[in-house]
Amino acid sequence: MDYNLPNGSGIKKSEMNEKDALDDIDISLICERFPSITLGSASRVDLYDGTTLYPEKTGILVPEDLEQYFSDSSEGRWVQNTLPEAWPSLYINDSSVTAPELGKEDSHTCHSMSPTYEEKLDHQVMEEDSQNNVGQQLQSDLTPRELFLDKPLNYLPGLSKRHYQQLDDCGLHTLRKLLHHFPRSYANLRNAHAKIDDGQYLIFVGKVLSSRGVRANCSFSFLEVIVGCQVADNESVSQNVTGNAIGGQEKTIYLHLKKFFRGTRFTFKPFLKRLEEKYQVGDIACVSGQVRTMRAKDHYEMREYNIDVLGDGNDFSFCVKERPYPIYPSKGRLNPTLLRDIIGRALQALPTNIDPIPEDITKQFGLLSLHDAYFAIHKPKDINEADLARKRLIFDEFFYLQLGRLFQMLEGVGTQIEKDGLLDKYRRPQSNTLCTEEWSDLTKKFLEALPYTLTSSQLHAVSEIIWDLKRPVPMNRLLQGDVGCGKTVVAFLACMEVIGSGFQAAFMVPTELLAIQHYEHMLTLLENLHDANCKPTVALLTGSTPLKQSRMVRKGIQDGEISMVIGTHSLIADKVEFSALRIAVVDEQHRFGVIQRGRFNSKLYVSSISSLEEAVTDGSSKSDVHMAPHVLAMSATPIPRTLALALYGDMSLTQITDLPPGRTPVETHTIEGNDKGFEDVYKMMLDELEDGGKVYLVYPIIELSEQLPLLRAASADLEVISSRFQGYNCGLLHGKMKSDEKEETLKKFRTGELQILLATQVIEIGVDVPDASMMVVMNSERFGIAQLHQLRGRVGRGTRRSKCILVASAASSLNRLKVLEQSSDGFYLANMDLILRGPGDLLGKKQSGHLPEFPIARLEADGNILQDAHLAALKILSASHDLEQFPALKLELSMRQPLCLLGD
Ligand SMILES: Nc1ncnc2c1ncn2[C@@H]1O[C@H](COP(=O)(O)OP(=O)(O)OP(=O)(O)O)[C@@H](O)[C@H]1O
Repeated sequence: MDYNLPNGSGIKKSEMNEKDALDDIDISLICERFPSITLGSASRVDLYDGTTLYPEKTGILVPEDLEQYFSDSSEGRWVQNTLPEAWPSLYINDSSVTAPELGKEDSHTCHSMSPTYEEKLDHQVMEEDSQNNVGQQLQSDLTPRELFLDKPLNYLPGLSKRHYQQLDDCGLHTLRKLLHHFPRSYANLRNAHAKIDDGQYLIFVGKVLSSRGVRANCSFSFLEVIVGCQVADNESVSQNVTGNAIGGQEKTIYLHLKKFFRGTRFTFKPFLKRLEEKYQVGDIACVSGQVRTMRAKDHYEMREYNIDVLGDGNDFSFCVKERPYPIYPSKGRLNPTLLRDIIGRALQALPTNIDPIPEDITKQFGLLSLHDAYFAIHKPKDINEADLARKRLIFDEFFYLQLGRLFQMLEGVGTQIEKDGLLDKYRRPQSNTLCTEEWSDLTKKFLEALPYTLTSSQLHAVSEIIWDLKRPVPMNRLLQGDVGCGKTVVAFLACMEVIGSGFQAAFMVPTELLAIQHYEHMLTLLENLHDANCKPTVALLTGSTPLKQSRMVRKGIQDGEISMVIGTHSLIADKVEFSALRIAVVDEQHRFGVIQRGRFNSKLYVSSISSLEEAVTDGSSKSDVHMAPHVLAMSATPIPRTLALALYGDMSLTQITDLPPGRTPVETHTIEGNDKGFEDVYKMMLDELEDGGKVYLVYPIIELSEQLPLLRAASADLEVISSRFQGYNCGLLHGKMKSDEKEETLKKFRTGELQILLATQVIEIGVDVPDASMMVVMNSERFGIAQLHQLRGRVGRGTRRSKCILVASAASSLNRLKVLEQSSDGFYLANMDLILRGPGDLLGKKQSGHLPEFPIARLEADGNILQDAHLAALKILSASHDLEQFPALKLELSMRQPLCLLGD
């Protein structure tokens, strides 16, 4: 195969990596201050209601097929797989795999682990042994099914001592551990037609053409690996729709995988040499990541990627025709081929009757048997089978968690009737509210003084929260609602309720800009309060509060003169002591995550049920002054109620499901950013400004970057826009500005002194200028769908009709953005975001801090499986409270990890 080696472009130090850094958050301080919650700087994950992505299919694998598969190999082919389109569900199964990391030896490649002679010899012996012995051994040594998975690996025939040791060193002690080493992805020969759109996450298999570690200057270096891939030529595909890439015309595309290092120590030659030697010219590699088009035709850049070296150029055995090829996360220094072989061996030894879950349950929920699921996850015939296997294995993760928790709770309850009652409560979770008459006087007065009436959903939310505040146990509640639905005022009312009962409230937000905005908003609302005597004292405390003033605020908080403090993470500094903090509102806005307080256990749960009733009947809300503060987290992240309820026993969820009256959906258009496109945008802007509107222009970067010449930059555009829109005032807002400058600019925009605000995504979080009526997002393909939805939420917050124009750098990106034209539903868009982002973003990233980590389940996507698992666990326990009727399940439960996934 003939490849032209493209010239790698030199990279200069630039501002390309500049981000609008939010205020740094010291998580440990947060944890100390609010012991009942743990906050984590979880990467942004958008949750959505899991739609049924799984085909209702229960295809069982035929052993002969598998045998054929083990021995099957075909001539090599370059493949390209468009995951979101080709695969019906999520297929990335290991969340522990991270993008290549500096300094971690061979964290993701097997290149330097090519088998030694000794290893090859061992391998060969093993293979012979296996052919001769597996069948015999299985017949003569049948293991009780319950114990099979927990057998040590030396149970497998033909495993050399050295291999056994290697596997053991990598934590693969038992067959269960080995079989649970799931592929994190599959490369697929089929579906190689998709066009490559900018911003898509794709998987390619190709050949390494070059690997260079380059020192750009004394403190900056980079690694560039170029991988050439054969893909179907789009034009030929369009004429030959039914054919496949293998049959049609092909072309070569070039993937430039780039990784940058800043710091002198990364510029040393030996380091760079070691880096580049990880990939040898000719290696066959599977690459996954987000592609960006480069200027040169058929050249694409990937900056966040995963690369697996599958073999050298002469070894095409990895390409099993028409079969998804499993890509495993690396495990220490284990040779992936060896690992694959041993897994195959374990599968062959797997008895068919290992499933502890009764068949009626697996049938009811359309699940593969455990035996078939292990086969299908490791050796799928097609991607649907892998997906079904994944469904079953995820089901198990949720099921045993649910089963264990409910089982423990039932053990803590005495009588049969109580046990049934508890299960019933779980079947039909209820929400309680406290009607307005029972609110504190202050809350009622505050409500009356609001310049608008609460929507019914807001009112319900406040009633729900206040009901919880009256309980003698600390509340841990999530207030969730789409952008602009009015969460802030609901949280303010909750604060008023505790202040009205003589306690204090803290309101913590992720940025200073937002703290000031909320503080001013609160002061404005309090101004309308007629009874001056009951006006609470509210203070602002951020990192920029002058020393003298912050000392005074701290003193006021300590001696109780200040009832409410709004601020950033400065609120949880050691020095800040409250006299009677009763509620902590945490506006998490994707940046904080809230995880459960402590571990669930039956006692806590049972006691909260009984005390709940006491609290409601005798109103004993004041007897618990020494408890941890109530926590109310706010989030615009869509999380399905059923999911939260199924997952957490003592976490409450309040949702705002409607928008304030008079809102109209933001009219959204996608436009290609060529000359004509910009002319149209400017014309629309002018119309809007002449009509008295205010316009946000959002940019992906602050300064122009030589490296990213296609990107428009906020500060560089200031002049262009100012001269284009003479007579209108333009301002600039980005994360690198000082806090008071930012606030000053935003104030001017709010008051109308500025009509155009050029900003970066710093405005994404919570900025509220109700009469801003138009937003233009430059290079909008650089943003995720959910992020664009958040950004767009900055307009249309008042009654004025608003527009959002998404300008894309290239026509190829328009498709992805069109989904925003069609929907303004946060749930739907978060769902689409996940699908469109594909697996790349899911690789190795942590879940949102709301949620526990599961080995393969993705709560964003698997909510429906969680619900099934919840129902199945209830069904089992209803039939047998103590699991005596299901000894295999009971044993399996005890073999599984202790139930410490949640909290702690
Ligand atoms: N019931 C209501 N009627 C009219 N306007 C309202 C109502 N509730 C809130 N608002 C206004 O709606 C705007 C958005 O409210 P708020 O900032 O609380 O939204 P949010 O849910 O926090 O949104 P985001 O997630 O974007 O921060 C504010 O200007 C607020 O004053």
